[in-house]
Amino acid sequence: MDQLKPSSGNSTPLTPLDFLERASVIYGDCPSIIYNNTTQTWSQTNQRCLRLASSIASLGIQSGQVVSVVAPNIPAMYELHFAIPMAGSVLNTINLRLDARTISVILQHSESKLVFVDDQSSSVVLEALSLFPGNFKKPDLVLITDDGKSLKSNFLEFCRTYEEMVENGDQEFDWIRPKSEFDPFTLNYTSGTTSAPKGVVHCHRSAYIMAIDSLVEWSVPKQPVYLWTLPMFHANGWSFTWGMAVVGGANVCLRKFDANLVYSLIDKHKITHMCGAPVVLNMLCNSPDEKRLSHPVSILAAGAPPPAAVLHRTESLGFNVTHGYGLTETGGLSVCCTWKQKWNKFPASERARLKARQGVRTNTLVKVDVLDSETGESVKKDGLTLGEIVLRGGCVMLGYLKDPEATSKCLKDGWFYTGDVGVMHPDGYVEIKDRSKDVIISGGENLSSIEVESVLYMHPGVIEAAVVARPDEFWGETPCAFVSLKDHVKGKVEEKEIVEFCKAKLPKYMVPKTVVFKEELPKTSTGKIQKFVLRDMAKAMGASRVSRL
Ligand SMILES: Nc1ncnc2c1ncn2[C@@H]1O[C@H](COP(=O)(O)OP(=O)(O)OP(=O)(O)O)[C@@H](O)[C@H]1O
Repeated sequence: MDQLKPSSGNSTPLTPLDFLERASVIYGDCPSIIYNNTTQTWSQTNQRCLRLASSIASLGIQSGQVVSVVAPNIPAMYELHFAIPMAGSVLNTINLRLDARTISVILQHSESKLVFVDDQSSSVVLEALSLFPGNFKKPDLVLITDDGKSLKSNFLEFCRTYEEMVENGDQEFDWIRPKSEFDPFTLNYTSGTTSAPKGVVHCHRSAYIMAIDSLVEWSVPKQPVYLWTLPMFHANGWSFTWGMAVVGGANVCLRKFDANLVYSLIDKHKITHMCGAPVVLNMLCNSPDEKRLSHPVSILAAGAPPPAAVLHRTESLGFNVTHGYGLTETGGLSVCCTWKQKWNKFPASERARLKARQGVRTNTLVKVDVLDSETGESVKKDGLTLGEIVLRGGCVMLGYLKDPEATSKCLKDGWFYTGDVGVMHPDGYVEIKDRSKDVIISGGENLSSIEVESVLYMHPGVIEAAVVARPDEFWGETPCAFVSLKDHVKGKVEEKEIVEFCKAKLPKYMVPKTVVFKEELPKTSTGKIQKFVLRDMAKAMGASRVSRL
């Protein structure tokens, strides 16, 4: 046995880039990308990616250097998920809704050498470059346009167009394989929901594991029709960018989420699968075009806690919801509320309550646990005792770029510390109760803002709700609810009604003591409610004086 060692025949580094050529063999004449009135096949996508990769490599960018993309979910964004790493570069997709200052910080921090820019983002990127210090070398720019036309005089800062790079490239290009499967593959900056964005680096191996694992967990069959409602810049579309090549799916691209458009694309292309943060589910449920689907659509919801009431409403429209949990640091879905057949016989509200739990580890995650913050021991499996959720497995990032301190803070003792506070249920399913920064401490009692929100979402007039701490002279903090209402009840539902509604469903100390109505709640570009903004608003109201709960 001891003589049997890895050899070149059995130890090629794992990389998701190998999925593409295989897809072109099996699904060569099947649709790979559908956008407006154009359709590409897997054979064309493979050729275009090879050409692009050869053009990128010919620019003299060294292996391991960063190449960025600022683009929505258009075909170029999809192709660059393969082409950039095939040229040996590290793929950095940038959230296109960021402001010029943040984009500038990201481009400088990553020392990006080349940026592919959608023409609708050209002014923000040019402004970002204008903020570079004089001595800092700026990256070259490539312009992406929907019509593939050549540069006009107002795009002088761009060295070439995307389509020129495809046309001038070599489709026989021998793409650059990683030397090790641990070589850096992607760089994604976190959403910045709780702090300044951090540069998460994943290797080829973790992206490979994540792509395959997510398909298995979500039971994605061969040749699905996948609608890109989840931004590809958000953790590389939770790795379904590469995953769709594994199963030869048709990637239906769209520039911007719009509920009406989504409903019409579902009908037109017979969409089978889509992903989104709970805000997407909420928009589908509150759209004027909301209707029962003519065929079932599987939707994977993750990124923020989906209130049970929203899950229930979405399923009643004919969507089949799977609930998963993950972080940019795990490249996508790492824990999933894996459904059991026996739960199907429960009433809908009970099914939604079970589904709102984050769940169990996916197959390639080695372990998930909830640890007591003081002792570091596993908490009781009672669904009540709070602790920090920790993960271990091959999908966990290599670390944060140029930030050893933040890396060692969350990667230690054989765990990745998520910063999420949760409980372990007796059946081994994990449930998030809050992000550690969002926990409200009222009279020394830890209070889960998510639990209060889930009750607010049950109110028939509520579209969105978020609960944060408001300082209180007596209790330290009390829950303060920010709520947006459906049009037909605006001005009719008052604070008292919301408070009474919560009183009937929550222990007294959890009932919001303040309710603020807002037209819309502030969100990050990935659709998460910005609780730090609401917390600042609650603080600015001054301390409440609730003497008795
Ligand atoms: N299913 C889910 N239920 C509850 N929360 C979730 C779920 N999925 C993801 N999250 C939340 O999203 C977080 C991961 O989000 P992401 O990596 O996009 O960046 P961010 O954490 O929002 O940004 P930042 O780290 O800068 O604050 C998790 O830590 C968790 O708090």
